[in-house]
Amino acid sequence: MTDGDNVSSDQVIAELVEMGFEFSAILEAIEAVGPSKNNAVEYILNRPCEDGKALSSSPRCSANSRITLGKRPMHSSLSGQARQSRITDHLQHSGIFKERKTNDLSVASASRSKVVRSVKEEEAPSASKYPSEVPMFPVCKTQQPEVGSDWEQRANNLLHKHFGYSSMKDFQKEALNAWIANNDSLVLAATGSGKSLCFQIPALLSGKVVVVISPLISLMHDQCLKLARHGISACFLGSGQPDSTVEKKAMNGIYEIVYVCPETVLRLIKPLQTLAENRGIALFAIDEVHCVSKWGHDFRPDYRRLSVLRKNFCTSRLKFLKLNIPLMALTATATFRVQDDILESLCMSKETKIVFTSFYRPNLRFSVKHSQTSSPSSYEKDFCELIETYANKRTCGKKKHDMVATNAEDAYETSSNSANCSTSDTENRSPSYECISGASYRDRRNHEITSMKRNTLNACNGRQLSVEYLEDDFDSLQYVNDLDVSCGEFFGRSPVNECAIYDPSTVVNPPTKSEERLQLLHCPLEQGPTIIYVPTRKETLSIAKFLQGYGIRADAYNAKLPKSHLRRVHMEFHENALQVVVATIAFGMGIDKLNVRRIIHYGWPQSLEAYYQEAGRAGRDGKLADCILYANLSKVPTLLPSQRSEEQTKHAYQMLADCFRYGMNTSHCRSKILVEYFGEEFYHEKCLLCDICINGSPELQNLRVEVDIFLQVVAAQDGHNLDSYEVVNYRDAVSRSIWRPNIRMVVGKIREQFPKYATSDQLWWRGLARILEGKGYIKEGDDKANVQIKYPSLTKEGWELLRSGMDQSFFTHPEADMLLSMNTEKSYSSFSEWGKGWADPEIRCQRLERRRADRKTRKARNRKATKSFQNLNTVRGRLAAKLSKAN
Ligand SMILES: Nc1ncnc2c1ncn2[C@@H]1O[C@H](COP(=O)(O)OP(=O)(O)OP(=O)(O)O)[C@@H](O)[C@H]1O
Ligand SMILES: [Mg+2]
Repeated sequence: MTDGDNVSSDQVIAELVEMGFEFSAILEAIEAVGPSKNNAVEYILNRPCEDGKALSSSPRCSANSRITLGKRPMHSSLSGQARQSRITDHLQHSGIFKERKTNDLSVASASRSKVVRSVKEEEAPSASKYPSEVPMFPVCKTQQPEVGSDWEQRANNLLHKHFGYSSMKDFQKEALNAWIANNDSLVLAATGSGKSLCFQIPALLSGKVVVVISPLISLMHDQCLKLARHGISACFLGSGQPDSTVEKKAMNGIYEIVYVCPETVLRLIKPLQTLAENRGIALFAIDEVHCVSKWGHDFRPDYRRLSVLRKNFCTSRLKFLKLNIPLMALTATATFRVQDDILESLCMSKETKIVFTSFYRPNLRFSVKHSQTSSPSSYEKDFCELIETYANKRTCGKKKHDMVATNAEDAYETSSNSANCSTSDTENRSPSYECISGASYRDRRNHEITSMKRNTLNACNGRQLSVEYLEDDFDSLQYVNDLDVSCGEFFGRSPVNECAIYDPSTVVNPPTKSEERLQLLHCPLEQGPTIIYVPTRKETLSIAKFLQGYGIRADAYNAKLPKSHLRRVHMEFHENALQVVVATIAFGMGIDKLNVRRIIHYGWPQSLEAYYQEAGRAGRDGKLADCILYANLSKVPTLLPSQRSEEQTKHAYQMLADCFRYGMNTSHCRSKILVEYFGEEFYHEKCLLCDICINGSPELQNLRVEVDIFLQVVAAQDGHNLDSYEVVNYRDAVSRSIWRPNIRMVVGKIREQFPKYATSDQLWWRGLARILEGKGYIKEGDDKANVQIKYPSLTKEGWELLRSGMDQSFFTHPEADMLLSMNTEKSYSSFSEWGKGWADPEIRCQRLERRRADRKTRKARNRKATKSFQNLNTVRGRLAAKLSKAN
């Protein structure tokens, strides 16, 4: 760069920082001589320090000084206002930057602290590009700075100063201990437990840069914004069009924390090596590290390539390093298998410290409810309570707003238009973050609704839906760019005032003792936003629209909506302008909003990892929060389409099956199941809050007779002749090669052979089969993985049970589908009761008649309510609709 009048102060500052001068000295020089690099260099080199030496050779800058723990090198001690970027700033980064330059200089000057230079000039890198007459950027031997015994005290002081918290949590201390010992670490801790601090504090303590690999722009943005509020400078580099200014500054060590998406970090290996050589890299933190594993729920192939970090930042590759730069991997959802995969894939050291704290979230109230989850009529039933909560106790079920979707076609059209509408809406918005008042929000929303409606009418005139859109209705976390910015920088504001915003006293520590947990039982659910997770993009739109129809401030979030819309939803959610966000899995990972009161899953999640991760967005203030799963308990869930290898498919089925079992469970505390799923021992007897703990389990039933019949039939169908029951072995009648007795056939045979069970329900037997499989009496006879056992075959234990005779009882709690079949269809509560009266032809006749009539009415009702909806639920249906429209 040549000096010229049109050169901005910030450019000069950046260049001088790059050359290794201290911030304070640079700023002082620029104040004195103006934004001229040469003059500033001359000024710095010649002007004496307070102690009489030139700044360039002051003890602070001298070769002998070292970066020491606790010494903050950059913009940390900020007084007064600071230049804090927001997304909108970054969009117009250069313009604003220039505009503010002169005015903000003094602010910047006050807000930036010193660059610590720590190395002898003769130690400077020989291949340096910097001119020899200016001090070189310091070379930090990238080993951990000498650790004083008081590091913990200093860390606590920094914690208090920046975040307002009194002390670190135990697991945070452990993670820091591992870092200080230059060990790799794998931090496994519950959602919302404070994992971020484990990698943020090292930046403050060491004066080096912490590089954080994070999967989503929205997540990086949230964290940077928060850090800036706490007086810590940070930036994020996504994978979109890079902003060379921010990237260059990041690689020059301007920011204390640099968030990078995995794709970008692979591109930046060389500049990062230079950064390690100059300012130094304290640590590579890999957040949401479960994305590394194919056996996790959010596999991201680029995460897998992060092994380059170990290979390129170790002593054998970088001669100036004395020790490898440590890796810190963090997640809230990793099973043992995923943990092993992480350690191996990232080439983490054999001495990796596993920092482990409980996954248990004691203030989350888990429950499961049965719902069709597929039509507006189920929305009305299921969201009644939500509507009452948010819409000032309007009566649910009364005539709805004329806006409410009545059929899927409308929902589809509107969804597309909603996206369009949102685009224009957000494009017209002022580029700053304003907090939207209730009234203005309502006005805007009404406007949106009206224009959506208008667009819907217009759209009817020949607008066609693309097949690709129809088939591609599921979100995955394959892509990092979920917002319309690809990078951003955030300079820390003074944390003093911000402590009031993040008042730690409002953050209640999660109760662990049972008396404390019992108190939660009597707490009412406080006000706060809700996130509804749905499997498909289409449902985000239709449910959001449904809720808007009741005057609720709700909006949709899915990866296919315009990014400007997504950014607006993020912002409004954080500013409490939205009451409900209806989202696919694209929303939420790592979101740290304290007061989310409800997480509703509307439809089966694909795994318990995903479920727990998403549910973990609730109640981060430690107060009571609801996590409700609405699922169709009468249907076995299916895998959402995704490209998987055969092995991955098998594993995905296994994960879905675990999730299905969680939903079907009627006898075990839900928190216990979730926590134990991750391999942790649950030390409490129960959580006291979940639906099972509150409502209790259904009565134990002795199903010995039914079990025996079931096993007999399975055995007989499998080719074994047993004569204790009159089971016909009709395997002989069918060719052996194609014969596979499936559960339907088993039930069919039972109905045929045992009059007592002639009208028994598939659902009930399916439940029993699952229980038997869980206890190891039967196993899947098919090679393929299934969510629910399809082709039962007896195990050794099953044979033993069968031979043990009827003396042995078989007590069990009926599971959710069994209860459902008993409650909805018949008045009996167990088979023994149900059997009564069947011998009487009159009663039998009446019952069958009633059952037929019930079925007829139900079918007719369902057909009417969901005719077009169902059509549009299948690709074939949607294509048919499209064709009929075209004709
Ligand atoms: N030592 C502490 N004392 C009190 N509060 C803390 C402490 N450490 C962190 N917190 C607070 O805990 C909250 C959650 O932190 P953070 O976002 O780091 O959670 P997380 O473990 O990363 O969760 P997730 O798995 O969802 O990403 C934040 O609001 C944070 O300020
Ligand atoms: Mg986190």
